[in-house]
Amino acid sequence: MKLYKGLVAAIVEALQEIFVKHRQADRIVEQLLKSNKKWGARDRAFIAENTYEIVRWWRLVKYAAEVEKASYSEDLWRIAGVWMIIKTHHIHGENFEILPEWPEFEGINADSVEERYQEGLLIRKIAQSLPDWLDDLGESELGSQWSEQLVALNRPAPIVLRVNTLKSSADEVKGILGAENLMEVAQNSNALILKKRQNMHNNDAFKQGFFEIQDAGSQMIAPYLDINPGMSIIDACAGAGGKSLHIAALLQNSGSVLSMDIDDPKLGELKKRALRNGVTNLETMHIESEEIITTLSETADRLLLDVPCSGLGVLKRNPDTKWKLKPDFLTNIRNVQWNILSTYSGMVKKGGKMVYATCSILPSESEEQVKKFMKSRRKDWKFISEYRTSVSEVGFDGFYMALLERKK
Ligand SMILES: C[S@@+](CC[C@H](N)C(=O)[O-])C[C@H]1O[C@@H](n2cnc3c(N)ncnc32)[C@H](O)[C@@H]1O
Repeated sequence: MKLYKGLVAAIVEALQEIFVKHRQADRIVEQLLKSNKKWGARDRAFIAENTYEIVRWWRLVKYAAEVEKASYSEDLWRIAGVWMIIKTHHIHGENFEILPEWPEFEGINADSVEERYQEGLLIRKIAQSLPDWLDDLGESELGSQWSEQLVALNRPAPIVLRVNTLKSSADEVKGILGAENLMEVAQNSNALILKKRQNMHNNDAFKQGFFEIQDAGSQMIAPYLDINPGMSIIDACAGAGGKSLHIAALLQNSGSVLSMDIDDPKLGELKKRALRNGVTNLETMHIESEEIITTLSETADRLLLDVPCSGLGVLKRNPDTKWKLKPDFLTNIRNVQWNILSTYSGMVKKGGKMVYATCSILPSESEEQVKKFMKSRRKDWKFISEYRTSVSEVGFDGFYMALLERKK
């Protein structure tokens, strides 16, 4: 593999932004790729993939590089160099690479890198690259399942498309993108996995709203609401609306979708997406205070609570979450989830249904919140079912969903 210094320099720059300035990895990579028009598709893929993989394997690479704190540019060059040595072995089981003799890589000894790498693989929190506290938490909540889940969560996520049935069909999308480039997800013919990673945002069919980019696990949540045409549906934590758009498509533009969130700019993004998707039955509402929730008491046939969470189910996609997440955030977010579940549930009509969903693998954010709700509201609510997507299945992030019915 021939290394180009300008491309490795770009990776080092990205690492600096992510780990020294604590910026969000996806935003940094996007900005960086826009900054140099001369990079071709392969250069861009090299920068993006290697940055994400170093972030994913940060602790292991630091261990192999014998770097304690990566604060300076020379530490980051060392980390990038060590990653280049171990990556083909780590990902494909091939031989360790030899580095070019650049001054930035001076002092990196391939034999000691290999030795430290093998040593690191013997300790789970180093081998799977995660902070001590998170490894302890995963073990305490998931026990023997934790190791297996970690392995799956450290695999890169493929790109999954959701065919927008308001504008197109799976056959049409396959015809446009080439059926040979796509793989259907079992039991959902409208979920198509791209066999080869590529940026779909500039694709004409995407711009025309024929499909959205949405993980296959996430695509299971809107149908879990048990939707019938003509229903009034509230998506109370709608964000930029991945699931609201799916709900609108399942309603075939009948009934109504009210998409709410405390973050107004996200709702602005949702409006643009709704336009592109040909959605005509959706309105947005910014939650400025909880009084709004009371005014909507008993108005929804269906309510989706896709609550804010740790994001530990989507580590494949956002590996920097491992380094950004803090124990205090988790304590706080569980309280927010509980408040949303206990207060917002009042918007469901008697006889209506609600889905509580998280993109977390932790029971404390998911099953346990629902159990606690059912314990205090058994008189008014009936538990119908719950489901977890499996992170080891190709195309699926780790989602939890529970369906509850408000008694008449
Ligand atoms: C998991 S994200 C939602 C993702 C979105 N449903 C989708 O499919 O793209 C959680 C959302 O909850 C919002 N949120 C946080 N606290 C909230 C609150 N108290 N009430 C309503 N929404 C809230 C966040 O702004 C965020 O957009």
